[in-house]
Parts: sequence; C-alpha cells; structure tokens
Amino acid sequence: MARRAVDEEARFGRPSKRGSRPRSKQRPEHADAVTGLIVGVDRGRYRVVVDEGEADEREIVAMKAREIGRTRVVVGDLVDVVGDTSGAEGTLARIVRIQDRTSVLRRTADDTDPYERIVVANADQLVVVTALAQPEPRTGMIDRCVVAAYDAGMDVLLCLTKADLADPAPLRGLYEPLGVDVVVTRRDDATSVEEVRERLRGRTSVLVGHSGVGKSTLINALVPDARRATGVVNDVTGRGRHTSTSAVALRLPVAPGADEYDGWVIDTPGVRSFGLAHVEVEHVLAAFEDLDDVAAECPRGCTHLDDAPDCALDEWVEASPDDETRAVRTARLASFRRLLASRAAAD
Ligand SMILES: Nc1nc2c(ncn2[C@@H]2O[C@H](COP(=O)(O)OP(=O)(O)OP(=O)(O)O)[C@@H](O)[C@H]2O)c(=O)[nH]1
Ligand SMILES: [Zn+2]
Repeated sequence: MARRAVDEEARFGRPSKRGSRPRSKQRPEHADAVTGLIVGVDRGRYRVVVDEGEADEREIVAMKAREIGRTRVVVGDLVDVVGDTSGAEGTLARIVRIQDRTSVLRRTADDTDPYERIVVANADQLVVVTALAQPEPRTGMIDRCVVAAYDAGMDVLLCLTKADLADPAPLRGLYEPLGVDVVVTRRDDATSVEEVRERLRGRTSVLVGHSGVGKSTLINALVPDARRATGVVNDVTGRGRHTSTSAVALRLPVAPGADEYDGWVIDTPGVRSFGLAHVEVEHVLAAFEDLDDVAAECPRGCTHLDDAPDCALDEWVEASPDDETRAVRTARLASFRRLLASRAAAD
C-alpha cells in the first residue's frame, strides 16, 4: 500500500496507521475511513475492494465525496472511504481521499476524446498484447505503448499471441534489444498461458491491445471467473455483455482454479492506442540506462534525434571499441530513436 502524504494527514488530522490515539466521537469522521482499491468505474459509481487479503475482504460501491471535487478517480487508485463500508446490498459509501499514486498511465487527447486522461493508476507493468497474425502486428502501435509505459515508469511485457499462425522471431528481435520482456502464447497451449501468469504474479499489470488480438482469450485463461468472452449477448438487454469501455481490475489466481490470488490484471477495453504528445524525452531516455548516462554529455536542449548536431549518442557509437560493441550500440540507438519518432506518428 502506498504511504499517505504527510500534508494530507495533517489536513485531515488522521493519525498514522500505527498511531496510538484512541478513537473517540470528537474526531473527524474521516478518521474512521477504510482504505480500498478502485477496481471498476461506471457512471459515477466506483467499485472498491476493502480489507484486501483479509478475512473480511469485500467489494463495496462508493461515490466521490464533495471534497474530492473534480479530481478523477481511476482504476488502480488507492482511496479512503467513509460511511457505510459494509458492502451490504444497496449501500453507498463515500470516497474522501485519493492516496498518492506511484504511477499514472496517461493517454493524450485525440480526435475522439479532447482531454488528456489518466487511464490507470499505480500499475507497474504494461502488457502489450499483439497477435503474430490476424490481425498483422503493427510495430508503430507497439512502439507507442512502450513509450507510454516508459513515460509512466512502468515495465513492458510484450505478449505475442497466435503463435500457431506465425513465427515470433522477427518481433522478438525488434523488442528484446529495448529491454522489453517478450512472452509467446497460443490458445491451445496451456503452458504458454502459465508463462504469462508467472510474469504477472505479484504485480499490477495493465493489458492493452487492438481488437481481435486475443486479449479476451488470454484474460479468460488467466482469470476464468472474468468470462470476458467476446460476442456473448446479454439475454435481457440483447446487447454485448461488455458495453462499458472503462478499465476493470481483476484478481489474478496463483494457478488455474486456485482460490489464492497474487496480483491484479487490469483490462482496458476502451484503450486501443496512446496519444503521446505529453511524453517527455527525458522519461523515455530514463528507460535506457546506458544511453541516459551518455546523453548527459549532450549539448543543452539536444533532441537526440538523427539530425541532432553533436549528439553524444552518435559519438558513443563512433567510439565503439570493436565491431560487436558497435553493432549493439547501433541497435540500441536506433531503437531509442525509433521510439522517440513514434511520439509524432499517428496510429
Ligand atoms: N489461431 C489463433 N486464434 C486465436 C488465438 N487466440 C485467440 N484467437 C482467436 O482470435 C479471435 C479474437 O480473440 P479475442 O480473444 O476475442 O480477441 P480480443 O483481443 O479480446 O478482441 P476484442 O474482444 O475485439 O477486443 C477469436 O476468434 C479467438 O478465438 C490463438 O492463439 N491462435
Ligand atoms: Zn543527444
């Protein structure tokens, strides 16, 4: 759990978790707040898991309290909740505080949505689900996801699906030099799903991917209860089951069918790509430790792009002690520049 900011505590007069102050009626109501994790958002109603991992873990429904104002609350947020937090049918609790976020995954405004949005908070891994065929992989889209993740300080796992249809080697070759972990799956190979589970265990992972890449198939295999089959029609409404486009957090079982959970899988049905106008070069650079050190020697304001005068990264490749090193450095620099360039490309 993220530690609450000191000034927030001062403002609400709440003792630390370990505080020994006795509870009394004089204390502000918020002192009785419980902490919870936002697992779903739907039209102003927030699904919150409280007392996670304890005997009385439960999911409650809450709304934003007035003091939160217009601050957005997103899936992955840790919040303090007051009021009726029993989770009993028909109860509605109030979110009075959003705890400091350890990461925010953003998307820039685009044609369909004029506002920059935080998609998910506090996730530590972005899983880019890409089919090896049907639909054909689009490296531009993968690059943009990698940039968005690095900007947010998240790791990237590239999950290549439909391995029965095409060879994963070329894409592996393109992304492993970027420090991207690659895992290959196929629907009819349960062990490949377990390899994905291993990498998600104990972490909070956001899955993104274009329609048809097999993301639902993968999530259903990882989290059977989710039953996120596409094309399933609701008997009552006659519409697809998942008309909502907001993110949803699902608990990851430690093994197929296990009652024990370790980690969260966040599905993002509405997010197909990321606008990247907000991304800073320095954040992308920070994900390439070797280049980051070298770029410290660049002229002020260096763009580090192909045409940047006196970019220290070019000199670093030039100064390679041998051919092997030169090949590695050339590939690293080309990958980094490809990512930088993807910020400008539309997808
Ligand atoms: N050949 C092959 N097909 C697969 C594999 N995994 C999934 N598919 C098929 O690909 C199609 C799309 O899979 P979904 O899981 O619905 O894809 P999705 O990414 O969730 O797509 P949306 O629901 O549109 O977002 C389905 O017909 C799946 O049966 C695989 O490993 N190999
Ligand atoms: Zn430079």
